[in-house]
Amino acid sequence: MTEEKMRFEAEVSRLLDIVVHSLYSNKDIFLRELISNASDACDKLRYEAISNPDMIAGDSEFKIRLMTDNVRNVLTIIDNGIGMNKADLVENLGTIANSGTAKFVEAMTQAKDAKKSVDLIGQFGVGFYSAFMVANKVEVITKKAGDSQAWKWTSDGKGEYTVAETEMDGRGTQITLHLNDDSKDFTEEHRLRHIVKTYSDHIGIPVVLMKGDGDDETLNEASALWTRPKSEITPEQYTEFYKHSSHAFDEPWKTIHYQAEGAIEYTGLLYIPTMRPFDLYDPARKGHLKLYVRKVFITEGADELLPPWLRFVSGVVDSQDLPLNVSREMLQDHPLLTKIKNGLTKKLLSELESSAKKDIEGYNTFWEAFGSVVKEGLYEDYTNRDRILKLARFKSSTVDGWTSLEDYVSRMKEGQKAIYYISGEDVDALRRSPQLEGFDAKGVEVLLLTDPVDEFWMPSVGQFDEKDFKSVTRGGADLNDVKADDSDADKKDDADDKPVSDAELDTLIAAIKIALGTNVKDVRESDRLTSSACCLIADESDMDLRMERLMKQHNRVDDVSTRILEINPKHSLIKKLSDMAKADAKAAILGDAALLLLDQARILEGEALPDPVAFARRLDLVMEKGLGA
Ligand SMILES: Nc1ncnc2c1ncn2[C@@H]1O[C@H](COP(=O)(O)OP(=O)(O)OP(=O)(O)O)[C@@H](O)[C@H]1O
Repeated sequence: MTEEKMRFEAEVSRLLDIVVHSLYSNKDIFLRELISNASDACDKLRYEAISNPDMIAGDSEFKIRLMTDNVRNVLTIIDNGIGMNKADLVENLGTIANSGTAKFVEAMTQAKDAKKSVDLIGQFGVGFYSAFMVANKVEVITKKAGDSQAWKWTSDGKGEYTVAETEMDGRGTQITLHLNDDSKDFTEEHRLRHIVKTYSDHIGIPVVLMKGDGDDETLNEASALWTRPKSEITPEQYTEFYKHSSHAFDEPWKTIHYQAEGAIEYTGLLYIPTMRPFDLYDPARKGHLKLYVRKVFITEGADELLPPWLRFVSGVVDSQDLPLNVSREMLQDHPLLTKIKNGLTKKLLSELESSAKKDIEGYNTFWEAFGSVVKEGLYEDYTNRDRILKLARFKSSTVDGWTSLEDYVSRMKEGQKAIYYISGEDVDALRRSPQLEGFDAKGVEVLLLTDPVDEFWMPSVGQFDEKDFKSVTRGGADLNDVKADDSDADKKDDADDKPVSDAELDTLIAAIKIALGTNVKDVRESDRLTSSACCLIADESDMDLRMERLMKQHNRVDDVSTRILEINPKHSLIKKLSDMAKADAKAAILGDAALLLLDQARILEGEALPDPVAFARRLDLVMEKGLGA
């Protein structure tokens, strides 16, 4: 028998080193991982056998068996699942295939201290390789369903493994663990019974403890968890199933277990996580919900099952009505599946709606994690747009935490016609935007949008409750129509606050326009500024200022439009400039001041200056004059 020696991929060696040397206190999880792999292998074969029943002929009862030998200190886990051929072995047990595990190695490399590493192992679970927590040698004997050749994989977890041809009755995988000195008690029956009950009770396949006397004992419930009555399932079992089926390590925020009856029948066991799955922002936008047909696993993460904006939902849907021989390809456009998808979406929407009312804090935390993904539904899921819009939460200029649009509307001022918003990269910077000053002064609330997805849905949604969304960086501010509260800052102007007269302002504006030329689209008096001298806005017909910039960053527009410069006639600098313009509209300093005002507005906007050298020169000049005066 020829034996081939191979080296683990560098990442695996690193992982094994961590696993073997960690003093992780909960070693029990190795069994959970191996049983979970065995159960996945049975699920895979069950699916293959739908179109090719010969694959399981003569051995159609799936089973996971545990065999112990407390003389040789050996524990063996045997399944009659799909098995592996040589290429599978090298691919699966020589590299890190699972992206969660890859992330784990990355996190471990960063976590230098031992305590952190231990916590991380507990959270992630490291799949097959966790066997090396308890074993100093692992042998895998496996035969792929339909093949005649079996293979043996052996390793002591120290950088190398061997693969050789071997003999095996039937198909499947046997994993033999030669237990290390600290782990000998994993041959004890009561220990195994306890571990299987704790971690693997929900597995739909029997986990059987083989006893010498032939009186074998099934250790788990062995019925798929979702098929059991809710009253018989403990919260711990629900959580364990979530972790198993979603490869997750957080606690689910919501567990929704229900039976849809009527025109279509299916069972849903849906989980909404508390933490974002690793791949939430992957371009593939793949989901995690598994589809079963009468307890047979069909596929995972199909778009046909849940819309991408709900891709963070995991769990299981088991249909009574779909044909068992439905292939993954046939799922597309299957009318029954479309109905299930609509049913699931409605169910999740109503769960979210009720949580948003009853558990405000929990809902806000959910929104913090998943809001940016849910908002994708605003432009992709026209049917549910209004419900999603009501579920959406926003940061705003006048309230702390999150607010809904309904609450925003209830706080709108007399005369306020639109729902105002401003978009940018972070809430704090947005709060300081000059464009907000006039709104703040009148107590008018402005939504602060910071998710890139906002640039997509905002233009396509346009309205809520018949009120237009309007950017405060665009067009006229319409603040004159809004009635100020008594308490608001917009009281009668005192002497100092008196604006420049209209005629004087016109002269100044004309002088600035000449100085700025085509650098601006227009120069206007502002009613949105109170303390800043100037700001930039976009024309009514142009895109929102910040959205346009974001789109430019993402190469979605070639160039940004020319802006409008607004000046604040109550500002002392503008008053001084106006006096100057009145005396000599052609004074050279006016031209420099106009260009400085424009650059200042650009800086406030977070935009790059087209000519920083000229800016510095002008600033020097003006400062020198100021200091000399
Ligand atoms: N008992 C088994 N039968 C068939 N294939 C197996 C078995 N155990 C492991 N494998 C194969 O080896 C791969 C790697 O297993 P491993 O446990 O490391 O990762 P995983 O199962 O993909 O992820 P995780 O364990 O984190 O859920 C599996 O994806 C599977 O293809």
